[in-house]
Amino acid sequence: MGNAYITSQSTDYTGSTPGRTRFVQSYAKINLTLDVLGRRADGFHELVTLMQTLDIYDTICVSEIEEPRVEIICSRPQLSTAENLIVRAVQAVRQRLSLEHGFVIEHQKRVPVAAGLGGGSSNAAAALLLLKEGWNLPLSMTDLHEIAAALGSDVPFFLTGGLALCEGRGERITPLAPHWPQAMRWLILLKPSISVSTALVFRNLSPADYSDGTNSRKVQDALAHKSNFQLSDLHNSLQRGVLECYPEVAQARENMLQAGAAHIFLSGSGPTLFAPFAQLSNASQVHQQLLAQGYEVYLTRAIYPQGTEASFF
Ligand SMILES: C[C@@](CO)(OP(=O)(O)O)[C@H](O)COP(=O)(O)OP(=O)(O)OC[C@H]1O[C@@H](n2ccc(N)nc2=O)[C@H](O)[C@@H]1O
Ligand SMILES: Nc1ncnc2c1ncn2[C@@H]1O[C@H](COP(=O)(O)OP(=O)(O)O)[C@@H](O)[C@H]1O
Repeated sequence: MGNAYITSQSTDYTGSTPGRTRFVQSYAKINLTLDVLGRRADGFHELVTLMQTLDIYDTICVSEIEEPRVEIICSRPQLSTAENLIVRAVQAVRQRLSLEHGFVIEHQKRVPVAAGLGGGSSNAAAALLLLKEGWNLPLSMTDLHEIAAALGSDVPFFLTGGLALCEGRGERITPLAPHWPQAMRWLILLKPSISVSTALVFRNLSPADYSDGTNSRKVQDALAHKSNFQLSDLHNSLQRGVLECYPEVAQARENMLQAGAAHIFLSGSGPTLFAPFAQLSNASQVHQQLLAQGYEVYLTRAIYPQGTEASFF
């Protein structure tokens, strides 16, 4: 299946209603490259972006109940609401299939929120896959894709995860072979302690930030042919504006450079920055230094939720 590892058990939730319970892991992503081609008539921006899932994940547990309602308990209480994208995904499925029974969701949040790591989008996609497979619901992948795209531009990517080229609003997905450069075997992620609005970051773009997509396609080609991969080819059209508008992000970038990271990039609309490393020893030193400075930092790697392993070059 896609961006998810599902496990199951029978349970008696709250001791009253026996029903099925399923767990799923929901992975974060980075944008290796992100080219903004221009603004569309519908207000969204046309993108070409290479996305990759990472070994940082939330755990979601869904239990069926007889009552016709959807309830969520999140480890971050501010996400225990009907606005949580998991609830919105589950409600979309209930409405589409006219399901009478409901669900109780437990959501252990680990992926940083509003970080450019796609946490909420990943949660929504994982919930859709979990319902389809765990409850054998009559939903095709085309149905799931349609529901996913209505929930958010990034959600369709997470139905397959791994490495993919995403175009249009982000919802046109081309999964790519899991080829990965040795130079990026390890990744350091630093999440500055500010929130960034994706909509505002797009609004602050200037036409000079637009590109024709060449950066993403060049990297896609290098990965496909396992050749000519240059870290300096990674590019994010949103980075200039974020570094200019948010001094905390620019400062964090400086501190990552000082700590020994040679290449640093913004993921999505930020504020998370990532730095690739070939060797764990180097990544680990930088990780420790940034932790000592009080930053929220993660040492992680690319992951393929379908269980495949990358072939490194
Ligand atoms: C920037 C990216 C890059 O992967 O990720 P994040 O930084 O959010 O993780 C995505 O395009 C975000 O996808 P997602 O978070 O699903 O965005 P949506 O909910 O669809 O849109 C939020 C807002 O971002 C702007 N937006 C989003 C996507 C797009 N192609 N053009 C846009 O202009 C719009 O202003 C929209 O109202
Ligand atoms: N399940 C969820 N996880 C994270 N954020 C969520 C979720 N559901 C709704 N949101 C809202 O979506 C917004 C974007 O969060 P997130 O998906 O983490 O952003 P990003 O894609 O930038 O990493 C947040 O402001 C948050 O309130």
